[in-house]
Amino acid sequence: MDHFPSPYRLEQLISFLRTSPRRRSLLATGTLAALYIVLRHFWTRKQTGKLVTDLSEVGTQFGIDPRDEFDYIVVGGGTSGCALASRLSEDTSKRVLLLEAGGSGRALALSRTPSAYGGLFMSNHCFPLYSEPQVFANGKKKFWPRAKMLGGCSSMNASMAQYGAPEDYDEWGAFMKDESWSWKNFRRYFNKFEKYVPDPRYPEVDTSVRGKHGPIRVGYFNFITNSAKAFIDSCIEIGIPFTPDFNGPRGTMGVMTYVDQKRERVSSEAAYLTPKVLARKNLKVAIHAHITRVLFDRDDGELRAVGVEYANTDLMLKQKGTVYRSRARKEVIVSAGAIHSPHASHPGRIDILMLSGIGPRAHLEEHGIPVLHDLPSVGTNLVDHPSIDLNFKDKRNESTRFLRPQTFMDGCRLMFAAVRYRLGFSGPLAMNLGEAAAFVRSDDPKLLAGYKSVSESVWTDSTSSLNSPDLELFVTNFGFLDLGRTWFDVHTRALHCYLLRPTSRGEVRLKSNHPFDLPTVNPNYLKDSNDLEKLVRGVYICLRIARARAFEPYLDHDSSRADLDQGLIGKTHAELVELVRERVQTVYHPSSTCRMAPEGEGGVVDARLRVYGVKGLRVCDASIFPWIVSGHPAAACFAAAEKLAEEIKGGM
Ligand SMILES: Cc1cc2nc3c(=O)[nH]c(=O)nc-3n(C[C@H](O)[C@H](O)[C@H](O)COP(=O)(O)OP(=O)(O)OC[C@H]3O[C@@H](n4cnc5c(N)ncnc54)[C@H](O)[C@@H]3O)c2cc1C
Repeated sequence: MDHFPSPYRLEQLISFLRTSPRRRSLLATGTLAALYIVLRHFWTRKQTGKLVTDLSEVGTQFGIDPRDEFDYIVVGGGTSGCALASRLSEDTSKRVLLLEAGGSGRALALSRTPSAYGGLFMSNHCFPLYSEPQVFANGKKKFWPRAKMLGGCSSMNASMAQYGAPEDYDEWGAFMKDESWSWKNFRRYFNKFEKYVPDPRYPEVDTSVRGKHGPIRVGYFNFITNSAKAFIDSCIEIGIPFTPDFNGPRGTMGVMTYVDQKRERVSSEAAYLTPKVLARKNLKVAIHAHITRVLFDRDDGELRAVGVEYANTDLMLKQKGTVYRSRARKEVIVSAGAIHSPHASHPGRIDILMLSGIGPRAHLEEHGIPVLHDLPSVGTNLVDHPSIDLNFKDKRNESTRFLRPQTFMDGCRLMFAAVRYRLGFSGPLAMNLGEAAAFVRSDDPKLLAGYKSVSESVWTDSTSSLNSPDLELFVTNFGFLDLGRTWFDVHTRALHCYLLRPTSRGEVRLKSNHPFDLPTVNPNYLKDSNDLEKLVRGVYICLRIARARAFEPYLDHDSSRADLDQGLIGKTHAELVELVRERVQTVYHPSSTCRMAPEGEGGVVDARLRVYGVKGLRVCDASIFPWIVSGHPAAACFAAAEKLAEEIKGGM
């Protein structure tokens, strides 16, 4: 096991090397070599190669012949889309086209390096979304980054492989009256995508229930910070049991370090679009290909999806782009994520369901869009995991703050870490920035000892069972504000809590039918006062963890910094309520906007993910979740894609 803070020995090493001319020249040579290694790491572009068609180059040598017909067209090469296209094209008798609005995630060092994903948030590889002002959260707009690249959000996420509580899926199965979604059956697809890498530090894990041959490598971090270890010990101290495996049949409750991919990110693109898969003659993958709309025909009076229209948006913006059309003989499968599947995205005319004329009649008519099929629930039911960050002064000044260098020494530390990562794939760059977490219930009396609520506060159970959590608590080895866009100028450590089963619902809506308008996204954070109360309890539990003995050597509760949170301990319920309203933000897990549900109960797709009332059109991504999972959603996206691919191949 690796421990921080080796980069902090760097200062002593550098001072020592400066003490004689020979050592100084050694230092200079070492620095140049390190620089070379770091630059190579960041400049080497692992291209997916000419096997992928870049729409910017269509018309030159790699065009998609517009007369081409495909059996299946997958819209959106994200987490679910890459998995689907890869599995569907295993049947060599079927032609598959995968269209992705962004470029390759594998080509980006910021994506490949597990700790660097925050650097993508404000880049061209991200849709720069903001929520509507949050009426129940002090009227603030919230930043909502969504990935725009092959691999989708799996190319930019925190790599936390926790699959949700088994009972979450039992709830899906019961709701749909379809046992294929309940855990005892659906878990097969989690095993199918997973290649579990056993770790001698966790011999208790029952490997017989874990996947062995899937494309997604799942394992434990080889680098664990002191913050993570102190967090685990503090959780145990206040009564949260240690669990060796969040994804075993006993469920998710407890505390541990994350089961995760090792060292280098395993995105959906990296795992499912390997060079061997891309070499398949029956699979075509096009990047920088924005879907502008789904094309429909009438088949015996019924609406049928028959293809898609797409363009290279960058060229379209310069008004010299061509619009392409590809026909789907069998199906169009929309996998553009919980925001873009129901709606439209920026920058460019990206008309998926609503702008294609499928959605709530009154809303479409309001924007002058011809209604092809009135489906009131498209874009509704938006739900996200809301989160709160708490930042504390780091007593030992050994946080990983240098990942966003502010001083010359920080720069040296980053370079040292980059060299170490590059050479051995270890160290702080190989971690996901939040290596330990705890899953708990907000009604656990042990954890709420001493908690003083106010009489009007409400709490109703929104979990899928008494064995399922509604709060996740986790630690990061540095503090930040505003989703990491602002870092502190002192060493900090942070605790975070988020609500796993919120009951507030929002929506994705058209701002206008103008091709270059962003959609409006409104998660309605804290609309239901239950959500507010549960987050306040989460903050309270985090504060207890912060005061536990195991954290004592690491957190400075006597700091005088007004922008840090040592002063929260002892605050009243009303003060914590105000804190939650002020700080609540996304933890990047929107779902349920094309909900799988009976049509009369807010459904957009049925249990086979077919859009109600339209033939040849399915949706497969986080937008279909009937309820948000009480964990991390990427795994459910992989599993749903595996399931759908198998069913389509089996003729369902
Ligand atoms: C910063 C961050 C951290 C996260 N951390 C974790 C974590 O640790 N663990 C976890 O399990 N989950 C995590 N998540 C959430 C998880 O990654 C997502 O829920 C999941 O990846 C969503 O998958 P999807 O298939 O629904 O959509 P996405 O992966 O978002 O894929 C949608 C794809 O469609 C493309 N697209 C959109 N519109 C169009 C169009 N018009 N034409 C063509 N293509 C289009 C997009 O570019 C994108 O590639 C995180 C997410 C983020 C953003």
